Amino acid sequence: MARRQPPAPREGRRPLIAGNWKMHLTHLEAIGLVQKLVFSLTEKQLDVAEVVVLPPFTALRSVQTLVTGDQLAVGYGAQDLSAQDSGAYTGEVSGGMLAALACRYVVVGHSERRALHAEDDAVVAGKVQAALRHGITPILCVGEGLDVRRAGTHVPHCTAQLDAALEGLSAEQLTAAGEGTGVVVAYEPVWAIGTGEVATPDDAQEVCGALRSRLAERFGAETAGIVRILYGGSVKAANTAGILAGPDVDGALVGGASLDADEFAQICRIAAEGS
Ligand SMILES: O=C[C@H](O)COP(=O)(O)O
Repeated sequence: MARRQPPAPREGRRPLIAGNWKMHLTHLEAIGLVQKLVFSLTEKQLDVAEVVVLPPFTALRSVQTLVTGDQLAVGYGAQDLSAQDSGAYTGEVSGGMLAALACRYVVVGHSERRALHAEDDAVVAGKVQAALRHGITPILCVGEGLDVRRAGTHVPHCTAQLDAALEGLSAEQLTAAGEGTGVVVAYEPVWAIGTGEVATPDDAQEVCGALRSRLAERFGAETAGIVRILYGGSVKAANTAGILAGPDVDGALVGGASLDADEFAQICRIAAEGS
């Protein structure tokens, strides 16, 4: 499938829909899902919206073989990486290993990693830098828990996570690594992940807008205008149009709904066509 130059919506930011499969699907099931997804979408839809799948490590080689062999117009990446490049780190996977599989993206700082694997801001920052060292675009997740949301401090909470994760980076690193944008940011309110409780479009826009403003303060308006900011948390076809209507919401990081090819394809269609 030929790739054309993407159009320039939202000040040049191409919509990105990334499906985080979490710990689901074998490598064989992964192939079936990617095939069904791609053949449910038109070439034009796949040009307008960037569609990415994020399978478990064990399915990456199979997805790579399928995508490159059939020249499918979807990207793929991993759900985590080590902050280290090699060594005695049992169970870890390095950025170099992911780069060898031509991964374009890697999720960093997902709330499930922060909560279940005690990843603090320093670890997350190390992983962002490891991804960039290997030419892989980190999808940096930030987001508040229910207690923070109820206290009304979600904006400073998320901007502080952003600041910590991007510590020491230059504006060029945010926009120039790998293919396309250097860093993607994903706002994922923890209370909306896997709960069916989606943030309202205004909730999503409020925090995505604040994150972009913070990027502008730290790295300049031009850089902030290039970085894509996604929303994640119970995104489904039924709520996609509303969520993506926010001017600072450039796409979605989709969990559960990305495991259903028809549902995920519909989310991608809405991102590509706006309805
Ligand atoms: O990475 C994806 C998010 O955790 C959202 O998951 P969800 O769509 O199942 O709520």
